[in-house]
This record gives sequence, C-alpha cells and structure tokens, in this order.
Amino acid sequence: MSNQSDGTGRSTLLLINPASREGAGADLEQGLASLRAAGMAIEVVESEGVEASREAIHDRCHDLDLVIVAGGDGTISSVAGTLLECELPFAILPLGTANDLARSLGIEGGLSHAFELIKRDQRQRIDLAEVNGLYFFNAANLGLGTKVTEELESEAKARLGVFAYLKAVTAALTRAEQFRVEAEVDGHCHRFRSIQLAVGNGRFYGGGNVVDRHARINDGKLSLYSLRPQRLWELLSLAPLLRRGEHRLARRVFNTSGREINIRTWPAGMAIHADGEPVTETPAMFKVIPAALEVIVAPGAAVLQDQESQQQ
Ligand SMILES: Nc1ncnc2c1ncn2[C@@H]1O[C@H](COP(=O)(O)OP(=O)(O)OP(=O)(O)O)[C@@H](O)[C@H]1O
Repeated sequence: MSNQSDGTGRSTLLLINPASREGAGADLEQGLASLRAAGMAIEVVESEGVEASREAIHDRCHDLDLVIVAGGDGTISSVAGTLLECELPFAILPLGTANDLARSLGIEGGLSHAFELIKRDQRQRIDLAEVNGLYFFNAANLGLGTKVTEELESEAKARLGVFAYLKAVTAALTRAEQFRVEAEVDGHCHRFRSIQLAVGNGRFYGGGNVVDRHARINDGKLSLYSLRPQRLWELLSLAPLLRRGEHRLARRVFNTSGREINIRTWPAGMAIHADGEPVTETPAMFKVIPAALEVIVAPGAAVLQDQESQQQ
C-alpha cells in the first residue's frame, strides 16, 4: 500500500528502472528528501520489468495522484498505457540514455533541476502516439534507423562508445535498402520510394535529433518524413538538416503531417522501432491521441506549443 501523509489517502509512486542507463547508480536520496519536506508522500518501487511496472501502477490506481518515472524513454513508454487507463499524471526523472521525452518537455539540466520541477508542479497535457495499438511518445521509424540500432546492438556499445556508433552507422549505410511505401495520411494517399521513414509525435528522437522543427508534443498531430533513395554523399550532406529537423528544406525528403497515418511497404513485414525499441512491423497504423496525458513540464518551455496557438 502507498504511504499516506495527509489523510487524503492519495500519494506519489516513484518508479525506478535500474536497467536504464543511470538507473542503478543514481543518488535520489537528497531529491526525495526535498520532495518529502515539501509535503509529498512518496513510495519508491524499483521495477523488475515492464509487467511489474504496469502492475505497480495499476494496483495503486485509485490511491495515487502522481507517478514519477525514473528511467529513460523506454521505461516511460512501457507504462504509457497504464497511465492513460488510470488517468494518472506523471513526472520524469531522466535517467536514460536518450531522454528525448524529457527534452521535448524542456526537462534538461540534471536531476536536481528535475526534482525542482516536480516541486513546482506545472502540468500540461501532451499527445500520445500509437502504432498498431502500441503507445510511444517520441518517434517510430523503419528502414535505415532500425538497421543502425540493430548494428549497434551487435557492437559492444558500452566498450566502444562513439566508435561503435560510427561503425554501426557505416555498416547500416552499406545495407541501406530501398523500399516502396504507400502512406495514407488523413485520407490522402502518397506513394514513394524510401530508405528511411519516421513518424514523430514529440519534438526529439534518437538522442536529440529533431523530428521536425515545427513539431511539438502537444500540437495534436504526427509528423512524417521519408528519405528518398540517394547516394551516400547526399545522405551525409543531409545529416545536419536531419539533426535540426530542417529537412523540409531538402528536396530528397518527403514531409507531411496528420492525425492518422497508414503505412504499407513493399516488401511487407519491415521492422518498426518506437522510442528505441523494436515494437511491430509493417503494415502499420499510426494515430495520435491528442492531450492524452498530463505531465509535469518546465515552466515556459519553448519546446511546447502554447495554449493560444493550439486553438488556432
Ligand atoms: N518499466 C520497465 N521496467 C524495467 N525494465 C524496463 C522497463 N521498461 C523498459 N525496460 C527495459 O530497460 C531497458 C532500459 O530502459 P530505458 O529504455 O528506459 O533506458 P535507456 O535505454 O538507458 O534510455 P533511453 O530509452 O532514453 O535511450 C529497456 O531497453 C528495456 O529493456
């Protein structure tokens, strides 16, 4: 049962994933003490796996008024459905490798800043994305991006660091195969050839790459980009634009956005990774659930769309 401090019977669950990059070694004691000193009743649970995390939240559904997820993007996505079902707001202690959702919410600047934000408790509703019924926050991709991840897995990334990454990218580029795509975006059909296709909900993915420089995690839509088949040097020259989300400026990129995107590929059965994890394969049905979840954000974060422009 959860801790109860104020007689309301509601409290906060702090869920830590020790498997996230900084999850095992993080020193949360001081931050926790400051939250408790501010009057929060917090129960700490170390996750033993995805199912255990979901159960931990589900079992306390009616006793909680906030879940703090301490982990990376994979951890947060793993409990998105449960948070949605329980209609629970959440906060993030970014302990992962990429931490792209935290970035999309303006939560940067280390753990002590993240604890400060929880104390300030400024909340905002954000969109959640779905691919074939599975939730994600940041981006899903198929093609080249998934090959890089696969190559990386097979390299000793902790041992080789940035060299492993470069080696993985080079290996993936040499394997970059083109595929045909039919994308139905809010009823409009587009057909093209691609080597890499991404559908983003948030602003950042893959460790700080920008999905589209206009994308916000509370804009009620998904952004799609696809790289047309091109030579290696062309692809390399695109890299800085891709990093900043400015690929609308490039001719060799197809861009669009919408609320519902159906993707068919030839060949079929292509692997789809979402928020860094392999989750499903084509054909794929993407949807956005606007304003699905409430989350603690950095006040005035420029990465979030303000309420006024959302109503336009
Ligand atoms: N709720 C969970 N509890 C325990 N383990 C989880 C949970 N969710 C995911 N995992 C496992 O833990 C691994 C690491 O978690 P996570 O993805 O959050 O951290 P990361 O990879 O370091 O960060 P990021 O996803 O931000 O790059 C995942 O790849 C997955 O295998």
